[in-house]
Amino acid sequence: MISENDWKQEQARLNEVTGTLQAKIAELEPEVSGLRNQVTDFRKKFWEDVTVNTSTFDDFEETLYSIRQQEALLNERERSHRARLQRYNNMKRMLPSPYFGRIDYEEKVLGLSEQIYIGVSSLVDEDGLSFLVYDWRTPIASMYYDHSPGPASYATPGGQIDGEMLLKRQYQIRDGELRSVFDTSVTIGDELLQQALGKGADAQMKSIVATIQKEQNAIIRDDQNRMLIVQGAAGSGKTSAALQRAAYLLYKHRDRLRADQIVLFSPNPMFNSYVSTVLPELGEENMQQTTFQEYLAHWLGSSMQLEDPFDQIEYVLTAAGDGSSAYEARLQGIRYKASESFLRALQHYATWLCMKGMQFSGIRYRDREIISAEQMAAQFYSYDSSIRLANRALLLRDWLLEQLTTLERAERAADWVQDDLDYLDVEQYEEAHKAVLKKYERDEAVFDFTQSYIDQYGDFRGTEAGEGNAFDFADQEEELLRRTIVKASFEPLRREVRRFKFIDFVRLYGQLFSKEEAYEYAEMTGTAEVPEKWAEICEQTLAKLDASELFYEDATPYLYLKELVEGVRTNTDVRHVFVDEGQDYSPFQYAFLKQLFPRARMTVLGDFGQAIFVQSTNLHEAGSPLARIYGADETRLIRLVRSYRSTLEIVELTKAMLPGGTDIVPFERRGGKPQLVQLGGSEVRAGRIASDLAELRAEGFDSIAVITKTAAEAREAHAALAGAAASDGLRLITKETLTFEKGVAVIPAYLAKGVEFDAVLVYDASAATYSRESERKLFYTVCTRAMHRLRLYSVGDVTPYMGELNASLYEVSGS
Ligand SMILES: Nc1ncnc2c1ncn2[C@@H]1O[C@H](COP(=O)(O)OP(=O)(O)OP(=O)(O)O)[C@@H](O)[C@H]1O
Repeated sequence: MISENDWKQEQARLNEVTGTLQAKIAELEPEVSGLRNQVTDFRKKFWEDVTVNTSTFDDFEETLYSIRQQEALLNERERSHRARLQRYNNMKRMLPSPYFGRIDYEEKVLGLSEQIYIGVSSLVDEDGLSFLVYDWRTPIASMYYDHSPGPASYATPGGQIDGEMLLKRQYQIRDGELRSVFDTSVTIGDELLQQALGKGADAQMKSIVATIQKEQNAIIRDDQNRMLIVQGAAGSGKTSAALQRAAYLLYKHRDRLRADQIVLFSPNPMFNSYVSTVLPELGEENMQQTTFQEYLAHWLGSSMQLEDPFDQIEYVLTAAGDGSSAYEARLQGIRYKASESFLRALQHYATWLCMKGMQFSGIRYRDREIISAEQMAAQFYSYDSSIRLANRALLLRDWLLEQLTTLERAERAADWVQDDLDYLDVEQYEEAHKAVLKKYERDEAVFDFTQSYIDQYGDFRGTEAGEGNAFDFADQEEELLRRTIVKASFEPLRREVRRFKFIDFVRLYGQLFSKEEAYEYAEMTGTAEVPEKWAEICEQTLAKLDASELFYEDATPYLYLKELVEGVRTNTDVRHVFVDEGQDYSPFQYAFLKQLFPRARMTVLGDFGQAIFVQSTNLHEAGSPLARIYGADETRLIRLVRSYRSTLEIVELTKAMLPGGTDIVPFERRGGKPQLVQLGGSEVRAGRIASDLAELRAEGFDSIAVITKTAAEAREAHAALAGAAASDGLRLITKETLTFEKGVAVIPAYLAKGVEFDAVLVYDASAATYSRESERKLFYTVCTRAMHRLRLYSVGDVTPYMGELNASLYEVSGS
């Protein structure tokens, strides 16, 4: 705590800042609401100021110009309105707690010293000359996170500034009131952090700007590397750092980076909701948030039924016990299809396809095939052998469109067209009549007619029968109507051709698995290295494809192959891709992401200790595929070893479960030891958990998770607990759950990734449920979700991950 005199001075300063904020808010208030009305008004009147006239080409151009002008004006006003609104909102957000830190800094060269107050946003004084509060993202504020009092420097665009930090102070200000002030000599006083971490879990993640740690600050401000990899222990603040990093980038590059140019890939939709409030809390718009699955489903469309990663892992976990060859084959398949070696195999396959093997679907029209797959293949392989696969596909597409045009012309004379003509209604005839009349009425109108005809029907060339012949209204009308009818019937075919539907991707991908002999596979892909159970993998993959379904592990390679053939679909607008839970993505998926976002930098955050999927990638080992993506020169790896989420006792237990876990450093926050409850039988489990839930609630914990191994077990647990009168606020979380809420959640392990709870009850920690080495990390992930309390229930032998630990790390009780 500080002296009474200092306190008074701080109080006075807080009053001054609050006064300035209030004055500025009051000043902006009418302007902001005025602006808002203006824009709505303007939108309403948009069309009043635009003259719409499309009768001639010039009129049309003028109309277009006038619309564009209106739009530009509106955009400009909206931009300026948005900027002012943001300033206004920032100040309102600052009012209850204008700043959280201060450093007194004396610059070496000029010898000037300044008091630098740091908050979520900057505030300048009335004359606009000096900063009352510095935004936490300003270069000077970085010293608050990186240094303790003493020599301190910071980087600016103009070079490094050196000097001396004379004081470092932290504040707790609530509702405009100074609650506490600490002077600190360490990097960041642990008091604030202690308080922040001691609180209960929230339904939404919170911003950590007041207590960012030095190593987290390095992640937040790294702006040099194309690839930033963060390997951090459970609860070390990876997600938090990622979100503050997004806010930092948006601030630093505010003139050229928009929030929608940052994409966050998260583990599941519920996680999206959990983290969605952090950026708005920091005064920034949210970045784009998605899951890889959502992305795949979007590009694959509805043609294939796509398995999701949760069904995949549910299978891996539940079928593990059967020890069947099919299970082993599936696992081998998952690993292989996730590998860089399969990626290279597909690249080779694309070259091979330039010589033979392409798979096409014939085009059918009115129950007959009008262009056959063989014709397409003949055309495709008639192109010069040097032309790449994707370019050939384009050439073939254009060729097919031409063929359709020819076929369409011929079709106009068909009998069915005459039948359709007979059933047209009067209006359609009248319209055709008018169009023909107009064509001949005015010479200059010919151009417009042609133009509008082209706009409407696409291919008028003035060379059709009737053109230049004796004028005959009836003929002309009929001709026009015939064209219209046939054109409409060909349109779906054209659309399909434009979308490359003439390529049979299912067979094309399936072909890779159709040759069970390794040498045939080697011919197509250039590699003879296939997993041991290759024949079974082939069988499984083809069976799925036959049912128009895709295993999750096939989805990315399938899409990748599609892109090799159709040409790569890239998103050049996105500048930053964040991948959370990065250990869950395969090397193949990373290569795909790189290709998808060619102009983006990547930030991958993960923990290999929580690698629960078969296809996981080790983020930090030497020679990690991740480091190869952009090369060592453009890659930086940061490790986080301090764990903030859980109490010291929980971290001590969980780190001991993990090979290599000794590096993990707990934050010094105490709670009770984890408890292992040895149940007399599984029939007493629900009753015991129900009474523990009641006890934990009485202690004030209102975010509790009962975590099961699988979704099937979660359903069972949910039913059992509801029956044991523990149903009050009990929520079953499934992969479809979109929001994260307080209360008691029954949740399968893999859906609890990334989130946290005041208390975690491990529904079944018996050896019967968790004993395979491959599931150790899953168990670790489950236990590390707990902030304050961890209880584990076991019938019979406890899981070896616990049994092998020093018994002093937990307490044992009976049921
Ligand atoms: N510097 C910090 N100040 C305050 N709280 C922090 C800090 N760093 C982390 N935390 C808190 O620690 C908890 C864990 O953080 P976060 O979820 O970001 O970790 P993580 O590394 O992504 O965890 P996991 O990999 O286990 O999902 C959160 O409650 C977060 O608010």
